[in-house]
Amino acid sequence: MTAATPQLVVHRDKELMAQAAAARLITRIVDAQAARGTASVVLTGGRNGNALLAAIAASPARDAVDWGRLDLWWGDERFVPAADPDRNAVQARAELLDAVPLDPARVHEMPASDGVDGSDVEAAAARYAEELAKAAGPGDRLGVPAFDVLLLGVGPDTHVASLFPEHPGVRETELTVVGVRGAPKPPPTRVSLTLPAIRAAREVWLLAAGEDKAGAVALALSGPGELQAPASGAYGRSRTLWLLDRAAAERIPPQLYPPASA
Ligand SMILES: O=C(O)[C@H](O)[C@@H](O)[C@H](O)[C@H](O)COP(=O)(O)O
Repeated sequence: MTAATPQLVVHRDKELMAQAAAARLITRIVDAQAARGTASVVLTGGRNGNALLAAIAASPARDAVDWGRLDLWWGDERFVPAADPDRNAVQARAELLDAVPLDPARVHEMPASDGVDGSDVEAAAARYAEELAKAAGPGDRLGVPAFDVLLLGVGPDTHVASLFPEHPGVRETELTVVGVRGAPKPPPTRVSLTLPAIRAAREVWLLAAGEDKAGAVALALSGPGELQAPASGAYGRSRTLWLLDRAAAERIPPQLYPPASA
């Protein structure tokens, strides 16, 4: 089994999945801080990512994290004004970030459409790529830090971040961040990490819950290729974890589950 081989963890329902993922993430951050002093996590938008943040906010164990020594990044962002409630960062602040003592200099939000680049989403993407490159160490691949954990919600069409099936962003091999236009999920204009940037993470955790995700999960795990199923191209350097509820796991081919025992 390689690091790219997904490990599947199936929970009873989406509430338990969010709580277990929150416990797992708190532990991972605490371990990384114990080992290296700091930790870095890439957040995702979407309901499951938000539920995970809310579960951390509700957990007494959240006080075990040294929030001032945590770097936060985003895997994608809806390219709307900074205060727009549609922004992944605005939602993340409401669910958790406003409630914990983060160091603002370590909270790396993606640019908004009313920022210095105005509506130029490619310039905004390039600006975020520069910010990542500044944070990357000499040994880090591609000018992207080796994130401890990178979270991704999986869409019903197998998209991750704002990389949609057959769209230009999913074909990107050079850039670490792209501007996305014409996204099938609203809003149409977005900023997204690319698959090579995602794969610089130590651990990639994909989240999917609900029966409307069952087809996407089964498809992505059956290996049609990342152009057709972007989620299948999202894996980490040391671990790739799919955190699911039973409904989302329902259609996984039996030979793929449980892969850990294979
Ligand atoms: O902008 C967004 O919404 C996301 O970044 C997107 O990639 C999301 O994570 C998936 O669509 C899953 O969303 P749900 O968890 O809501 O199904």
